[in-house]
Amino acid sequence: MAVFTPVSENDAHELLARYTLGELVSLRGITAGIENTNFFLTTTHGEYVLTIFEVLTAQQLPFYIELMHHLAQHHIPVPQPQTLRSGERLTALHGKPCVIVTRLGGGYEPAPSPAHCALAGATLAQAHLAGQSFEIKQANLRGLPWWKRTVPLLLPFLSAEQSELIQRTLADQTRFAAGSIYRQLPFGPAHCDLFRDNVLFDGTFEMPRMGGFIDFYFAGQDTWLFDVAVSVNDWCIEQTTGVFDAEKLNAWLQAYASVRPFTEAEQHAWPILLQAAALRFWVSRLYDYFLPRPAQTLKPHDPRHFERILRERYKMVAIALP
Ligand SMILES: Nc1ncnc2c1ncn2[C@@H]1O[C@H](COP(=O)(O)OP(=O)(O)O)[C@@H](O)[C@H]1O
Ligand SMILES: N[C@@H](CCOP(=O)(O)O)C(=O)O
Repeated sequence: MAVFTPVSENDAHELLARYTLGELVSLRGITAGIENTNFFLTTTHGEYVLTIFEVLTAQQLPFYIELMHHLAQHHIPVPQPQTLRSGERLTALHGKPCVIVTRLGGGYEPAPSPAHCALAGATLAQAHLAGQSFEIKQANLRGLPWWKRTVPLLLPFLSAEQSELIQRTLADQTRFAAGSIYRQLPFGPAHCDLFRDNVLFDGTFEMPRMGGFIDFYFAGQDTWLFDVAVSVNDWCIEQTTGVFDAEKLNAWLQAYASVRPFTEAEQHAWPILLQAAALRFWVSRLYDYFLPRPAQTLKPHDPRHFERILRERYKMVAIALP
């Protein structure tokens, strides 16, 4: 259950009066998700999603909201934030920042085929290219500085073996981020959480069509290859072992490269960025598991999944991009 902030019909009427989106027809809480409070909002003009931000601040939010707006303007399938009568796209409800975005069609695919992987890969490459002209800068708030701050808080909860692995990986990432290959990697706005539950598909399982990308609230400036690594670590694996499924991985990476070919520096960086992407979610899942937010009502995701993936990625030293 992810409705942390209740919204009454009166609240919704009052909120809609700030927009030109017609009259309220219905408002329904969305149970998926762990970060924000989300509602499906139907008005006489159409279908929208109302998101109330529980953690992110009004200072951090313009990056995400304007990035979605920018990508939508460049025909990338993402929710379009709606503009208030005041000209802004961010407002507040019960003292918390909120936004209304268009509701995308389709649903997420828990067991994606190579065709789903190819659609996701090609669309991510298009989003990266379209993001190049986006002017607001904000770092990935779950990047290396956050890992460095967070890992020491987790050590008391870890076994000796886990401590060794997490500290070794952090040291490897710190060294890599200070080196010349890292500086040559193309970067820009990146989604940074493009798991399969953040991509919606239309069509049939056999002939899927891209519905769009959602949940941009972990996005930030990062290397594009980190974004690819985060994605394939979720989309293209054997779920129980974390081992890559070669067919899905090829489909994903080929489709991405057909839009935005990988560079030589990216070839060199690929194994270590796969480790970075695994570390990122091992750390956040450990943090949510051992140090949960007071308001969080959901069962945290299993941290061991990303520990397994990280161990697997350390075995893959000679893996090539297309
Ligand atoms: N713009 C949208 N269009 C359609 N469905 C959406 C949209 N935004 C969110 N959803 C639905 O709401 C669910 C939770 O949203 P999400 O952004 O992942 O929440 P959280 O940030 O709390 O994890 C998604 O799984 C999806 O079903
Ligand atoms: N993808 C992350 C969790 C991020 O939460 P979300 O519900 O906002 O997508 C993970 O699997 O650890």
